[in-house]
Amino acid sequence: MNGRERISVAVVGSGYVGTVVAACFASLGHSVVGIENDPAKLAQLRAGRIPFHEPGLEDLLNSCSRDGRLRFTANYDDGVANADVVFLCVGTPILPDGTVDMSAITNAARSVASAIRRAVIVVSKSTITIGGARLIEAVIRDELDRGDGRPAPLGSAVLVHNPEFLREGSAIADFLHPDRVILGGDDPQALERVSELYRPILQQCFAGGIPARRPALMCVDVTTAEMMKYASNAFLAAKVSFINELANVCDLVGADVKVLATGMGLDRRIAPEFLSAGLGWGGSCLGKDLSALIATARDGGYEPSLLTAVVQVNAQQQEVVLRKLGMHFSDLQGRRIGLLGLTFKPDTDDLRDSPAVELARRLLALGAEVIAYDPVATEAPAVTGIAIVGDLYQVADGADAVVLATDWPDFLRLDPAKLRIRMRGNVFVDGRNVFDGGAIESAGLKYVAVGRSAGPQATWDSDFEAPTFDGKPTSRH
Ligand SMILES: NC(=O)C1=CN([C@@H]2O[C@H](COP(=O)(O)OP(=O)(O)OC[C@H]3O[C@@H](n4cnc5c(N)ncnc54)[C@H](O)[C@@H]3O)[C@@H](O)[C@H]2O)C=CC1
Ligand SMILES: O=C(O)[C@H]1O[C@H](OP(=O)(O)OP(=O)(O)OC[C@H]2O[C@@H](n3ccc(=O)[nH]c3=O)[C@H](O)[C@@H]2O)[C@H](O)[C@@H](O)[C@@H]1O
Repeated sequence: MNGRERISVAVVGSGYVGTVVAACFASLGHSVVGIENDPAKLAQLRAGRIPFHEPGLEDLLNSCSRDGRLRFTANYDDGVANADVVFLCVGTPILPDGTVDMSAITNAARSVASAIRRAVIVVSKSTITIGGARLIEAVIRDELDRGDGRPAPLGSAVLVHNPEFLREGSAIADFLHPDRVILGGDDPQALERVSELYRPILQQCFAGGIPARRPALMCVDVTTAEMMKYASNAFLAAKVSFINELANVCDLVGADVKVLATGMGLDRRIAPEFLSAGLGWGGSCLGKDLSALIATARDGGYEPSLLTAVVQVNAQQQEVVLRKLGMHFSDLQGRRIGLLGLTFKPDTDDLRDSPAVELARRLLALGAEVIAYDPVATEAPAVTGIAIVGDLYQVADGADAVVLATDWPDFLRLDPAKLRIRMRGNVFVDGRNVFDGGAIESAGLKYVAVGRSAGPQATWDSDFEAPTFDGKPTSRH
């Protein structure tokens, strides 16, 4: 590791984040133990297999394991005994009231504390509620103070909050080449020690960005670090909701939102990323983190109207595809709809809060038959009634319409003529605006995109009734 110090790291939780954190720190030369309490996941990791889909991660894990820098255990005493730094990477889902369920992370913190025998830095990497770091710190302190039956001297722990900004599908590159590393805490030595772990990352000059620049390191107070994560995800969601709202206006006036976004993105103050209109944002975090931020604001008596609008616009966006299908079919009862993609975005198997799955739910609630293909998610999600097929073109068999719901690169290579020949109808809805409409239409299909109508469309029908999650119609009048 180029003369740098090898630091002993434990990573609690081997999911989408924890496994990446563990493998990436090991790849930087640190000595890493992953602690995972799900026996099935643990067995897979020990056998060198990743229990989910993340490009490049299995190879990285296996090369680090072969070099003796990475191993996995379920045993906290084994994992924490020699660790200098322990990362908490367990889930922090949302409770029915919109607040954050901190039980998994406080349980994990308690287990870590019970195994501490030396001076350790505990780093919360999970996304936590505002005030969560102080809560975790208190749990650890309580457990260390109890000390029941453990041999003296007991260890000590300092807490640092280090929010993670990686995306699924590009997690390794995002972790190793971040724009910034945020450390929250008030112990300068602990902050310095954790930044030492990141040293190889912070010292590189990533040429992928123009101009090439080093990742920034910001050491801030713990509450600002917690807010940094929520604010970033809320802003990304807002950017997508903003372009989706404009897409709907583009449809009304006959403008092309893709061209619009390109032009807007050329302004460096706006930037081109997260301006792709379509079915809307999903995934395990944007919605959950917005919900937590909204709950936090309301808890203090502030009504965050912009944040709630971001959520509302997104919820409405799945209706847009239903509205577009409604222009071609008087109703969807008995219609056969082929769905391309189920995951919330490409290069992941994650179906959590997937707009594609939500669209399928709504189609089923309207009486349509849904036949879906996804390159990675090959098992039916928790939605009864979706038929999953193993070949892309099979979704077209007898279909009245085909809808692209996830922008997997594989779909860009599809031959529209092969779809058309197998279909009963001829409607192709590009729910992610990835195709050149001309190529689709030349195969005899009717190309329908989001915010790219060639000419003004009918006005927005505010009486449109779309089914909700449970299939009951919602009316917004
Ligand atoms: N998924 C993502 O792309 C990102 C997620 N985050 C945040 O990171 C955190 C983790 O998210 P994911 O990795 O997606 O969750 P996940 O559900 O994929 O992984 C969590 C893992 O922790 C394990 N676990 C739970 N309690 C445990 C315990 N006491 N001891 C040992 N293992 C335990 C679970 O079995 C599971 O394997 C969340 O707070 C999330 O908001 C942050 C940035 C990106
Ligand atoms: O906290 C998290 O979990 C992570 O959440 C997002 O990452 P991720 O959920 O993996 O996916 P994104 O690439 O952000 O996409 C989110 C959703 O927005 C949609 N999207 C994205 C960009 C866009 O222009 N248009 C659009 O509809 C995607 O299809 C997807 O459904 C953030 O980008 C990460 O920085 C953050 O760490």
